[in-house]
Amino acid sequence: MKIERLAIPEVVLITPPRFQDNRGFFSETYNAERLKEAGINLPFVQDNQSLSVERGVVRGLHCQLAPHAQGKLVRCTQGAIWDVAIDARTGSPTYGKWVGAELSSDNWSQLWIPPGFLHGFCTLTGNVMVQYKCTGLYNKASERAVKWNCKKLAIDWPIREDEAILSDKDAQNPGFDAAEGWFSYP
Ligand SMILES: Cc1cn([C@H]2C[C@H](O)[C@@H](COP(=O)(O)OP(=O)(O)O[C@H]3O[C@@H](C)C(=O)[C@@H](O)[C@H]3O)O2)c(=O)[nH]c1=O
Repeated sequence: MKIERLAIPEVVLITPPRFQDNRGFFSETYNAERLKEAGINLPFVQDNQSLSVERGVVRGLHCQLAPHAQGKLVRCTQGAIWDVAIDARTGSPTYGKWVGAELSSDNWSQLWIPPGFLHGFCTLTGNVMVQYKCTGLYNKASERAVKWNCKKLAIDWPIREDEAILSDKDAQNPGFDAAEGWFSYP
């Protein structure tokens, strides 16, 4: 299992091996012991899956406040996404900074996004299946979101703004200034 820390070192890119044979492949997509060795030691309590039909679908930037904050282990099992994590922990040396990675059914990589980060992705192909494990349960009242293309964050999205397909809810999201105080840096 390949473990890479990104420019924000709490965000980890994980690539499990795939064992190919004449039938196809086999892969351990989650192994608690290997993740623990990489410093990811929170119990997962919910698995999510979304289908995005078109290229250019943007979901995010989302989080849940404590005590319902969620760490997320994200992978793409069909098609490809550009996945982004934004540090929203007030007082963090990397507050307001983002890191991104392409996740696809081809590269088989997963992104670990710790609690205290905003998360979002855009689809790079049609018919995209995203699956992720969460360390907290869904709690509607604790949901918060930031505008995907907030100028203050300057996220380098691989799609044009006029290509983005958003939910009605995400089209109303505020800028990153709204996130001040949502999380604190330990
Ligand atoms: C997130 C979520 C949504 N829902 C419901 C609420 C709503 O009716 C429907 C669609 O919800 P949303 O529009 O929020 O789905 P979506 O925009 O895909 O939200 C997701 O985006 C990515 C980027 C994340 O990081 C996730 O944590 C989650 O926020 O599903 C649940 O029942 N459980 C959940 O955990």
